[in-house]
Amino acid sequence: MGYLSCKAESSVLTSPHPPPPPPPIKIQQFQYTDLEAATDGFSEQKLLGKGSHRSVYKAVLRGGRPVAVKKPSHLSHNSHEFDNEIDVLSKIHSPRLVNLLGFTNESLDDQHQRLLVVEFMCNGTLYDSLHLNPRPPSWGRRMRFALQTAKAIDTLHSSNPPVIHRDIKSANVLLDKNLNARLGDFGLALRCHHDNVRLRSTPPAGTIGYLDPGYVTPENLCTRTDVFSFGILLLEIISGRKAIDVSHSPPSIVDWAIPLIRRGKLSGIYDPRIAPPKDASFRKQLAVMAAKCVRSSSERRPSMKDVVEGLTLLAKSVPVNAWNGFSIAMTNPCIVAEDAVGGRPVECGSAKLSSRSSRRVYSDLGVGGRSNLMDLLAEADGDCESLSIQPSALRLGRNHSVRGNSSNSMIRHGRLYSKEF
Ligand SMILES: Nc1ncnc2c1ncn2[C@@H]1O[C@H](COP(=O)(O)OP(=O)(O)OP(=O)(O)O)[C@@H](O)[C@H]1O
Repeated sequence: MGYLSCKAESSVLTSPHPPPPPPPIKIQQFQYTDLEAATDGFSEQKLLGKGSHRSVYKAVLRGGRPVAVKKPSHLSHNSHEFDNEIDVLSKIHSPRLVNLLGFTNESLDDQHQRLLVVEFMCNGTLYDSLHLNPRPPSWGRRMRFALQTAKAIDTLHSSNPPVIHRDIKSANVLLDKNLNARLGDFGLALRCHHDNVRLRSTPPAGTIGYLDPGYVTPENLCTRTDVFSFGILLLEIISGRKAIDVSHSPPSIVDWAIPLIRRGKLSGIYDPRIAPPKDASFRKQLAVMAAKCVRSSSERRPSMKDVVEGLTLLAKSVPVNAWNGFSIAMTNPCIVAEDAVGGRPVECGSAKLSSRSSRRVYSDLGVGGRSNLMDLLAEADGDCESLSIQPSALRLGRNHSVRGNSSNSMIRHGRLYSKEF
């Protein structure tokens, strides 16, 4: 299936009543010197992370909005990826993506200074969560990460023209302040005009371990190329194993997991660090979904829409409060505030949860009316209304009442206390 089939795959292109055009996306042109100042001259203290091509810094804009500023590691490098990211992201905006806010494009001292400004994601990457976090995420959380990432890819594939990301991997899935998974890094993404000359002349690219083995010439590229990479990501989420891990034999996650799934030895692929999902049919369906995504024939892989549908059904059977803790990305001083007493960092954001869900969290944690705030913040994501935890209370480390209908609750030293529990 070549890239030309992207046209047929998108019902948007053939619909007799195309949807109304979305409102124009506002992309700002920044001054290089403003961003230089906002990142303290691209200082190490503001560094959020480094990729193979660029460094990413935290900056706070004049209105107080935190953003991530992407700076190429070498001035001459990457201008193609820079233009490409602007080209793709200036036409798509979605709560499932790390959206583009603006860029710089000016010459200073005879050098072309290029920076990208994107939404700031304060909870690190899915890679960190799965492989570096000492408390790995629960099945409820993993299902949400998988489903949200699948929805992000489906958003790209359903846009007009379809966009193929080409670099789906856990390091490119970032977690926002509500611990929602957002897809980022569009340097390799391609917009799929069927007559696009660039598409036909762009050599295959991606990350080893995630790359579709059938994608060997530009003609092989199709939306199912991303589905393969998503299948690897799903195996990673299921097993907690990296896409390629040379300390294992075989090192490739596909070569290891697929024979086990074929032989029905499913318990062998579920992450040994946490108890496997209780429901055997759930375990099977999730593993089979991953196996379908990594089929060698791209035609036999499901579409991203099929994957979203399948995962949505499966996710309903795993309660999100099947939670076993979450404390990722807590080492970066750009991201956290200090808990005044224990010295333990807590997220510097706010969360809302209903008193019902708070009670549930508490009984799950079973810690006698007291819990770590981070667990509550993570648990609260998505299903909450009435109780608001004030981040200023955390920063100051003072006793603060929690507002809302849980008036008996309060935060002390970064911990939440409540008589209701
Ligand atoms: N929006 C963001 N908010 C917070 N941190 C970010 C953001 N974007 C990137 N980072 C951090 O910076 C790191 C490098 O970013 P990015 O993946 O964009 O660089 P890259 O050079 O394109 O990477 P690659 O090696 O995949 O080509 C990420 O792993 C992440 O830790």
